[in-house]
Amino acid sequence: LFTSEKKNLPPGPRTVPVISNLLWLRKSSSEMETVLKNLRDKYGPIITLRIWSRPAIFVASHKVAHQALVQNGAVFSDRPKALPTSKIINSDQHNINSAAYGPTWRILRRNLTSEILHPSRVKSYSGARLWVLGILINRLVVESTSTSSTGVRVVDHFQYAMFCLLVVMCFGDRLQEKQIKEIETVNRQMLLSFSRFNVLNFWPSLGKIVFRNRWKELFQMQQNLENVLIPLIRSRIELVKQRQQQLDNDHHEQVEADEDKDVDNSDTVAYIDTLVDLELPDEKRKLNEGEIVSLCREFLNAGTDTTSTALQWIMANLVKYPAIQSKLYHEIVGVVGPSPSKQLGDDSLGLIKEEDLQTMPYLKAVVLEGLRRHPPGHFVLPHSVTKDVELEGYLVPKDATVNFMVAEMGWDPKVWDDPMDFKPDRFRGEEVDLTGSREIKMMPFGAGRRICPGASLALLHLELFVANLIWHFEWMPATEGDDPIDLSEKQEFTVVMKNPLQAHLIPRPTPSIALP
Ligand code: HEM
Repeated sequence: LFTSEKKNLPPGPRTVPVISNLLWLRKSSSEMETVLKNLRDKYGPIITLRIWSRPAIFVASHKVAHQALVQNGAVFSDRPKALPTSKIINSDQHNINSAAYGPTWRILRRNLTSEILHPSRVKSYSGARLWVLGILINRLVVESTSTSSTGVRVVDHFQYAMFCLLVVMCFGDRLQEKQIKEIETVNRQMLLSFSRFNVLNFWPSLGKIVFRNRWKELFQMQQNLENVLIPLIRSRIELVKQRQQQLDNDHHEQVEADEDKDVDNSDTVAYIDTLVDLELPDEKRKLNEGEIVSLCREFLNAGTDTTSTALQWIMANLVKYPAIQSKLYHEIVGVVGPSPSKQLGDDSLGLIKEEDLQTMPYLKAVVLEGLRRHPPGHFVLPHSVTKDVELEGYLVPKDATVNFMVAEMGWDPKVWDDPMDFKPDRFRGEEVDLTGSREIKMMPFGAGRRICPGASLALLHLELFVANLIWHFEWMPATEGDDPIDLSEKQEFTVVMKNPLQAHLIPRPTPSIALP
């Protein structure tokens, strides 16, 4: 069986099971990527590696990705069986990204897309977006004056802003900064140390003894997260219950009057509200608290680091290429006029609104180019197939993981001219189908049935933030020299800037800018 299976699998290097596992374990993701690039040059666009006991298939070709994910989507949309550590943090595959392709996944995903990410619901969070943007711009104004010699390290501000936004959508109320920081800390702790727990998947039974301290650490982190999130979940459920009771008691007028006063917009639906009554079709039961925690954690993680990483890469390129920044600024000013002069801590600073973004095609091109050149995830999450299937004449067995090389596709010189250059103009006048349903040219959000359900929200956040950041400040490098912006990469939860962007922010309008 082994030889016939091996014959039919996509090609790859010969490996000795235990030793190769140990070798892979020592490799960082970026080293893995370099290995894969070399293997692709040697073996072609579909490669098999043996990692753990499963074959890991890697697809580097747009055409083959389209065949698998779109044309054969019903077969290629499954997820691999969870490894022991992910079983713990994903509540045994009870969240969207880890659930097997089936009724549980369908109901969880449909709940997110129709209850939270539907355009009309997304619109209901527009007040929260402006609130967060206002905080961000004010902080940058303050920091740009206090750090005038070193420049502002912006990534932490971006991360915090995105996190606040997702927290509001998840928990409803605008929590105190202290609470938000607390959630962020326990969550980030887990995100950043997760790769350390990989070793626990290696020898699940023996490892329980050998690595007992690390297992303890994993359980402790999960416990810390639950300790912070469960009280928030319970108090939100209680609040919604009380509101419902108020309505049932026929106090409509009073409630409406209260809502008018409610500057927090706390009547908007939160992600938690939609999870409480959701029924799992297979198990015929509601979600338990652990599963709700896992879904909230997924929501916060999926939307925070991905978007703030992309934002940082885009801003870094706008600092690196002042001509592109200036062109974008002129487009923005052409639509909304110059930004008002600011005072420190000014509460009434103007902000570009979502409606204004519709007439900014260059802004959209800048964001797309950012996602093509610097996709936050260089691979989509691992897929698997629902049954043994053939792809390009090779066998893809049910126990294999199937991985798609997102970054490689966006950098393919056969599809993109000068792929490593940052040239937003390549998107002018060209309709790019980010869903990949017709053809795949780039797939920063994946493609097919498992495509990122948050793609439209992410694009909205990126456009809104980039437009406001460029409208309010002129962005300059913090250090001098021929090439002051270093675009080296580092793998964290996403692929981030190895040397985070440090920039001088000069509040606009600057008298030197000539408007068109
Ligand atoms: C720039 C920002 C973002 C990028 C680049 C991104 C990218 C991705 C990618 C590559 C996948 C995996 C697709 C696959 O496995 O085939 C994914 C899945 C997912 N994303 Fe995003 N994402 C972003 C923002 C968001 C946001 C804002 C949300 C929600 C609020 C979100 C929620 C999810 C979820 C729930 C999944 C799992 C989907 C499934 O397995 O069915 N993402 N995303």
